Amino acid sequence: MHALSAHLKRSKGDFTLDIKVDFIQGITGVFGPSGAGKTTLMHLLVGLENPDQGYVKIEETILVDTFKNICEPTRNRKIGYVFQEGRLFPHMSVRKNLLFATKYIPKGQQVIEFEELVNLLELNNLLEKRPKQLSGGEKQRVAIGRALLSSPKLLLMDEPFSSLDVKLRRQIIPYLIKINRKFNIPMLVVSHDLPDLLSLTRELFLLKKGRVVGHGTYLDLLEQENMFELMRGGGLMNVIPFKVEKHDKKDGLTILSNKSASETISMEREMELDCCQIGDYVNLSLRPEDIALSLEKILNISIRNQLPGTIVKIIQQDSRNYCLVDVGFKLLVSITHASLLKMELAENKKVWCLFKSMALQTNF
Ligand SMILES: Nc1ncnc2c1ncn2[C@@H]1O[C@H](COP(=O)(O)OP(=O)(O)OP(=O)(O)O)[C@@H](O)[C@H]1O
Repeated sequence: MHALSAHLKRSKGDFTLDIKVDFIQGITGVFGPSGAGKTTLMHLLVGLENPDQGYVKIEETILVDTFKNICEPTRNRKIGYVFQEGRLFPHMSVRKNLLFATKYIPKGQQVIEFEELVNLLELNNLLEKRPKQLSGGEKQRVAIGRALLSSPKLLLMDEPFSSLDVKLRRQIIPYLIKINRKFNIPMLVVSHDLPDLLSLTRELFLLKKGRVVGHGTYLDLLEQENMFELMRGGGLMNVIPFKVEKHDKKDGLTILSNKSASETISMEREMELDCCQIGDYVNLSLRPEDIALSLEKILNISIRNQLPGTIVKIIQQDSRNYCLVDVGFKLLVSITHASLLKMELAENKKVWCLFKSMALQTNF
């Protein structure tokens, strides 16, 4: 059963949106450049705009069907919506902002209890504060909490990171993952920043000029040339799942493994992160520009990570060239045209991917 199933058409001036989306559980990203129709899609789903034609179904409940003249008002849709800038009521305390969301929920139908949510999002010390006394990340946490207290069947988030700096982004991401796992609420997250989205999910819808032009996992989409061009505009990134094996105190390194890779990987141990305990699984990001290719393993070099692999695809875009290398998992590597020619790189050629321990970054 699909968590969400929708096909919506809407024209505004020169812009026409014609989008079909359906997905099951988990977190799904919606990526597209400015003006692609991301916010319009969110508004149509939540009921802030009405389609010219189409339907919206959550599980088996029809919320909108223009052919049957069905159009449930926003408050009956059971869709939580977190706006770009949070949008809390400025004259109310955090507690009142949160409780406002429960207003339309009949007694006994509350899926998430107030206390449980406050603990999960660590809002205890903020309850009596007003929104203007909160940081950007705290406001965003309250906005997410308020959306969840409305007991939604689907949570929509429109650029939830856009007003947050890198540190605050890293704080919010684990909360979102925790919520998704604990309450099993499917989420649709919109962003024009690909690395942000990839830290939450690899399941993407790609939007362009009011249409879905791609749907699938990030790596599958990367292999399609027209998708690659679109995603490049949002910032390409490798996001790799690792298991934390051990901390090497003497060398200041954390040793990681990936079940498909032949070698362990070392990362500079930047901090005592909760998510970096031995046995934990972490997603780490690695910029395509921070990986070098070599035709053999290089001894006596300060670059610690050297992974053997095979080039599965070469992507040439304008003056930029990329190799997709299978090292057990797939790595996207940026390379100059001169190196491509000099090293005679081609699909199926064996190479080594080299990157420094410092190049691996924790997403959260
Ligand atoms: N009221 C309106 N009248 C006419 N055109 C509109 C109106 N509102 C939005 N548009 C157009 O609809 C298109 C989609 O806008 P939308 O805000 O959904 O895009 P977006 O992908 O969310 O962009 P961004 O990332 O910049 O927020 C844009 O081309 C915009 O100019």
